[in-house]
Parts: sequence; structure tokens; C-alpha cells
Amino acid sequence: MKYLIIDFPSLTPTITTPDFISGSGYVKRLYPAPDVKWCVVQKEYQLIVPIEAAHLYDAVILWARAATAAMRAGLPPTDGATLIKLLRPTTYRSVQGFDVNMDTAGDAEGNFTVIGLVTDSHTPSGWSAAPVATFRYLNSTDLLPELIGANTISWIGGKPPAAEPACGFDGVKCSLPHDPGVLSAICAVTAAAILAVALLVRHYRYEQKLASVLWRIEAKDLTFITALNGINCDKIGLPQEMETRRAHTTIALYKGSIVAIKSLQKKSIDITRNIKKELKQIRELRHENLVAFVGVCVEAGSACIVSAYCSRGSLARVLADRDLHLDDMFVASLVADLLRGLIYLHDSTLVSHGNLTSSNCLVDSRWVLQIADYGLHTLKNGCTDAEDALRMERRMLWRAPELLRDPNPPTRGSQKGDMYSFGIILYEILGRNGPWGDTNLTNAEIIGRVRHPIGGVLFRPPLTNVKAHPAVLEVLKLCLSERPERRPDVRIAKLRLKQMHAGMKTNIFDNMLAMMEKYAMNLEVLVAAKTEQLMQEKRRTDELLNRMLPRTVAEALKRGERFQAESYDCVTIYFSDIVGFTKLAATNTPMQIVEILNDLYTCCDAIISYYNVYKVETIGDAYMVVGGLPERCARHAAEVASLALHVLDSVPKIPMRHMPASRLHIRIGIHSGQCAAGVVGVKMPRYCLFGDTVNTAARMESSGEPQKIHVSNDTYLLLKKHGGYHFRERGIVNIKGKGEMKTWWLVGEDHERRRNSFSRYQPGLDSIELENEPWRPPERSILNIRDRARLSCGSVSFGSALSSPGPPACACFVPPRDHHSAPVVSFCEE
Ligand SMILES: Nc1nc2c(ncn2[C@@H]2O[C@H](COP(=O)(O)OP(=O)(O)OP(=O)(O)O)[C@@H](O)[C@H]2O)c(=O)[nH]1
Ligand SMILES: [Mg+2]
Repeated sequence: MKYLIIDFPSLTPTITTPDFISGSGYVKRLYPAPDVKWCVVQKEYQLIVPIEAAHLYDAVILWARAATAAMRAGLPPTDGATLIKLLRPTTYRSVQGFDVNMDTAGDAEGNFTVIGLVTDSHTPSGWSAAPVATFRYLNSTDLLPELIGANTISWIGGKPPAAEPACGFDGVKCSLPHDPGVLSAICAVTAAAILAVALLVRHYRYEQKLASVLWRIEAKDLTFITALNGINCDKIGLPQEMETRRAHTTIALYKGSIVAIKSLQKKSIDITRNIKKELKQIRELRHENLVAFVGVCVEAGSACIVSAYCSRGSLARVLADRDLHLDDMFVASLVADLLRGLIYLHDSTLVSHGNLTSSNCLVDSRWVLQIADYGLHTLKNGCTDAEDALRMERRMLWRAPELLRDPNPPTRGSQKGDMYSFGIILYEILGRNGPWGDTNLTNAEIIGRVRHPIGGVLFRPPLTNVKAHPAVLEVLKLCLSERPERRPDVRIAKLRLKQMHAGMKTNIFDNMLAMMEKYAMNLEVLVAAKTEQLMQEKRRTDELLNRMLPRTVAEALKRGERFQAESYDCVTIYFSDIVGFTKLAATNTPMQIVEILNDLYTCCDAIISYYNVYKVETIGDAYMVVGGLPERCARHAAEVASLALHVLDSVPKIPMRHMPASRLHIRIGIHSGQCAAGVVGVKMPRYCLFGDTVNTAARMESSGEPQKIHVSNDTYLLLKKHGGYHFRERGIVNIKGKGEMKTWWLVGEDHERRRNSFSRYQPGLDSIELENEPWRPPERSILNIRDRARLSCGSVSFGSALSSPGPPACACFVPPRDHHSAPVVSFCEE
């Protein structure tokens, strides 16, 4: 049997090497031979062979090469060890198409191809993977292959990735040393370095601040103001209020603000490091109750301290001003301010004041107390003021006994010493009689007694005449204690003095604001109440005016305008008159007549409020009403006719107080026609009607009969057109001044029709049973007549009358069944 071994690399599916092609030609030639066994044959030149076959091929070739070399060297080709020695290391071309490098240990490595992305216009993405470089062993002795064609690779980021991560593949390169000793040493050194740097920076900054001359004020920047009385405030920009007040100290203008100047009478001024420290320290202090330090002006051997100016002067001066009444609120506020300032000072780097006196407590324009002359002890030391001895002595009045006795007292004093000084100031505030009250002793004597009590009796300001709360007096006594440790701490003192300003704000300004707020609130309430009263008065006046004049007329007159008279084409005028009034007047007293008429008109007024009519006036016993003005209404005749029927029915039911058995009877006359209406005259203006229609209507009444409604033919025609009214013809009547006229008696109204009409607007009112009670006199002479405006076209008036609370003021409000068992509705066509 013959074997044909064809070995191909698996990575190369299409074998195209020359060896293979020649081999395949050979295979082709062998093909007909029946005794040749095939491995795999695909189509022409397209053979897929297992990788093992390719390796086997290479192995056989290598073996053959070694065997040939052995035979040439005269060595036995059958000795495996010899062949291996001859074989390694070597480079050979594999049947797979690439060179293979075999090292001395026999490890064979082929060449590697780098596949990279290359632009490819044939693919949808525009990219495809293709061999871009190769790894090759250039020499058989090379340990690693060389990259050939690396420059053709397009790397992400422009360069190949690092061969190894920065900390190595397992992070070893970055790990800390594990030795705890080394570790703590590193930490300590680092901390020390940081600390040293921080200290250096701090020191540097401190030195910078010390060296900086932010506190320095140039003399040229200070404009001294010698006397306020003579200066023009506007010129130097001072507030006007300053003009009337003296400064009490040297003041100057610095950068647009007024400052107080305190000169230091020193022989020489040397700004030492200690003074610089003090200046830096004092510049950093800022509190509402400390006078703000502005700076120091050092010029030609002299120096002055510049600080904010407090316009109301020292506390000593404020207390000495007898014209100034200091109430509890002021006192509490001043004490609270002083304590707040002192707390801040005691908590600050200054620790204590050392020279707390009432002349070192200043009051600003807002009545806020501010502590002055704190700190700068080194700078102030050694002053040679001519007045120094006296001033020094006066200062001692506030000084604590232990400090007085001390031959070398601390320049900055002590906190307990400050509390003693506070006690003396509190005494000054409460007593308003100086730091030691009313005494004949000189300052030196007082100081001497405080320093050395005579006979062991302590010398203190007399508290007998001091009027204050017991708790306040207690604090005062404690502050003046001989033993410093008995004196309260400033915070404790503040706590105990809290009740001085119980219920008040601690600051005068806030207190004043609170008072003003309260006052403003009260004022608001007062104004609201007065406004309400005014509105009520206005409503009453308007109501009265509206009763006397039509609303439109009243409005025009209120605005001060003239009301233009208006002409109306057709209105209906109603006149009524009491039958036998002359006789009635003769048999009753005038007051009884007034009563009768008042009852009658009140009833009529109440009735007309249900109709869209306007009451023009009453003349004696005559009552005049018009329908169709001042607001035009097409139903004027019907409104007046219904009103007449209503009145005619109600009047006989009005009982006469003096003649219970008698009844009133009236005549009613109605006529329709043209008329004019307007206000005539200026005084007591009245809305009057003019025209013949008025006369005719009056004639209709006078020519009528008791308890009858006399209607002219014009009104009759209008009512007939409207429908629903019942008439009886009177015939031709001779009317005085008019001649013969055809007239009618209005006898009734088709109330069912009206009732139905009303039900259209007020469903359910059909069922309301209206009582026809006898009339009672009203409780008030003027009834609250319903607002006629509600009777404007289309509105329903009766519903509101029914729903009004309380009993009806007048029973004749209730329409009787025969005329108005249904509520009245105005149906205006306009
Ligand atoms: N109106 C007003 N008076 C001031 C101001 N500063 C100081 N004074 C007053 O000027 C006067 C002199 O003040 P200083 O030189 O501080 O003397 P002193 O306060 O009496 O005493 P020492 O401060 O202890 O030296 C005192 O009556 C102060 O009350 C201020 O800003 N406004
Ligand atoms: Mg002072």
C-alpha cells in the first residue's frame, strides 16, 4: 500500500503555497492509481487538511534534514539523540506557509500576524480586519520575535498600549512597605513636614500682618474740626444735627466719616513689635458695643489714636444732663449694652479692659452704649500729659481696691477689677449723682479710704437713696465686694440683671420701633373703626338722599353736576287724597293729624316699594306717585294701576289711634301722558314733574269718588292693551279746566294672570299662604323701604320682602287676596 501525506496549516483554509500546488499536481497525477489512499480531497486546489497533518509534514521534513546532516557527518541517522542535537536550534519554513523558529529546548514558535482594522470601502462600516504586521524571529537565537510593519498599525490613541500597567500586573510596584516601623516613620516625617510648613505659613502670615501698616493713618487724611459751632456742616458733609451739639472731644473728618482723636502726649513714639501686636489685636476686635478702632496716626514724634465718633458723648455726660429724663427702658438698655460689650472684651484676646469708667463708655447717635479706650496699653504707656495726674486720679474712682493697693498693678487690669468698675458705673446710672454720690470728699480722699478702709469699715458709694429693683441692688452690692472672688462674672451679672429689661427689647432703638409699631397698629385699628363709622354715615346719608331724589339725580348732585331735565313720552301719574281731610283736621289736634298722615304715608310707602314706581311727593294729605320715570318702563300704567288697587284695599284697614271706630277713605285718580322731570332750584332741591298730565291726574283724583280709582281714558286704553284689569265705565265727566272727558273706574285686577306670571319667576310660591292681617302702626316712623333699584326690569321684588327677618313692619305689606295674593313682579319690556 502507498501512503500520501498531505499536511496543511489549519489557519489557512485555502492552500496556495507552491509546495502545495506542486504536491497537488502530483496528487492529481496519482489519482487514477487504485492503490493510493487519500486523506481529504476537496475541489480543485481547495483542500482542507487537519493541523496535525501539517505538523507531521513539518516533523518529517525536519527529521529528514537532521538525518541528512548526520549522514554527511558520518554519524548514525538512527540515533535519536544525535539527530536532536543536529536539529536544534533551527529555523524552517512550515508547510503552513510561515517560518517557524525552534530554540535549543525544542520549543517551536511560528510567526504571528497582527490583525488590525483597516479602511475598506467594500464593507458597510467602511472598516475590515486585515493583517497589518507580523512578529518574526529574525535569528534562530532570538528569544523574542521582532514586530515587522508596526508603523502601519493605526493605534487607538496614536501609540501602542503599555506593555505593563504602572503598578505591574499584580500591583506590587505600588504597594506600601509592610514594615510597621517604616510606615510609622514615613507618617511621622510627613506629619512633621506638614506641621512645619503650616507653622511656617502661619508665622509668615502673622509677620506679614505685623509688618503691614493697615492701622496707620496719614495725618494729611485727617481734617481736624476744631469747634462744631462755627463750622458749616454742609461744607464738610456733617449731619445737620451736629451743628447744635458740641463734640466734647477732638474730632476730625477721615474718609468722609467723623472720627474722634485721642492724642498721646509721648516724648518719642517707637512702634515696637509689642505695639504692632497690640495694634493687630485691637484691629481684629469688632462689636456693636465697642467703639470701632480706626487706626493710629504717628507723625513727627507724636501719635494719636483714631476711633469712631459717638455723637452723644460719654455716659458721664449723658447722666449729668439733668434735662434728659432716662426712663427704665433707657437705663436697662444702657446697662445691657455695657454688659454685652464687656462680655465680648472678656472673651477676646484682650481679656479685660483695665480702665472702665463712665467717660470711657460712649453713647452713639442711636443711643447705643459703646465701650471706648480698650487695649493698646503699651502704646499708651508713658504718656506725659500735663493733666495726667488729675486724670489719673479721677480714673482711680472706678478702680477696684485690690488694684489700688497693688504697687505694680497689671496695665490691663483684671476681669474682677472690671466688674468693680461696672458696679460704680451701675451706681452712677441708677443714682445719676456721680460715681460716689453726693459727697464732700475729694477724689484723693475717696481713693485713700477705698485703699485703706478706716477702722476696717469698707468705703463704698451710699446705696440708701438708690431706687432700683432689689435684684439690681443685690448685683450692685456684689460687684462692689471687697473680695474679687465674690464679685459676679460678667455673664452672671447679665443674667441677674435680666429683669431690668423684662418684656422690653434690649436696645433702645428696637424698643422705640416696637413702641411705634404698637402705636401704628393701634392707629390702624382706630382708622379702620373711624372709616367704618364714616362709611356708615355715608350709607345713611346716601339712603336719605336716595329717598328724597332718584338715584341718578342724587349721584349727579353728589358729584356737583347739574341734573338735566328730561322729557318722557308717556308716564302714568297717580294722585290720592283723603276724603274729608278738612273736617278731620278741624276735629283733631295738629299732632294727631301728623300721626294719622304718618301712618297713612308709611303704609303707602311700604306698598309702593313693591312696584316699579317713583314717589314724587306728598302735599298735605295728597300723595303723588309716577310710573315710567326716572327709569323708563313700558308697564308704567299697569304698575300704577296695581299699586292703586293695593293702596285702596289697604288704607281702610289702617286704624286711627284716636278714633278707633273711624276709618280712612281715599280718592285715587290716574292719568297717563307726556311729561318732563327735573330738579329745580338750588336750595332743598326737589325732583318735580311738569306738564299737563300732572294737572289732569290731579283733576282725576279731585273729580273722583271715595274709595274709587278714577282713571282717564288714556290710562284705560293703555291698561286695556296690557290686559288683566277690570273697569266700569263712568261716562263723560266734566273735568274742571279740561272740559268733558270720558273716564273709567278701575275696579279690579285679573290676579290669576299675575299669579301665573309671577310663578314663572318664583316656582313654588303658589303654595305660600299670605295672611290678610289687620294693619298695625309701624314701630318707627320711617320704614326701611326696599331699594327701588331691585325693582328694575325683570327683577322680582316680593321674594326678598318675604324672606326679610322679623315680623313685617306693616301688615298692609301683604297683598290682599282679592288683588295681590301673588307677589308683585315688575315685567318691564325695556
Ligand atoms: N462726644 C464724644 N466724646 C468723646 C468721644 N471719645 C472721647 N470723648 C470724650 O472726650 C473726653 C476725653 O476723652 P479721653 O481722652 O479718652 O479721656 P477720658 O476718657 O476722660 O480718660 P481716659 O480714657 O481714661 O484717658 C472724655 O470726656 C470722653 O468722654 C467721642 O467719640 N464722642
Ligand atoms: Mg477715654
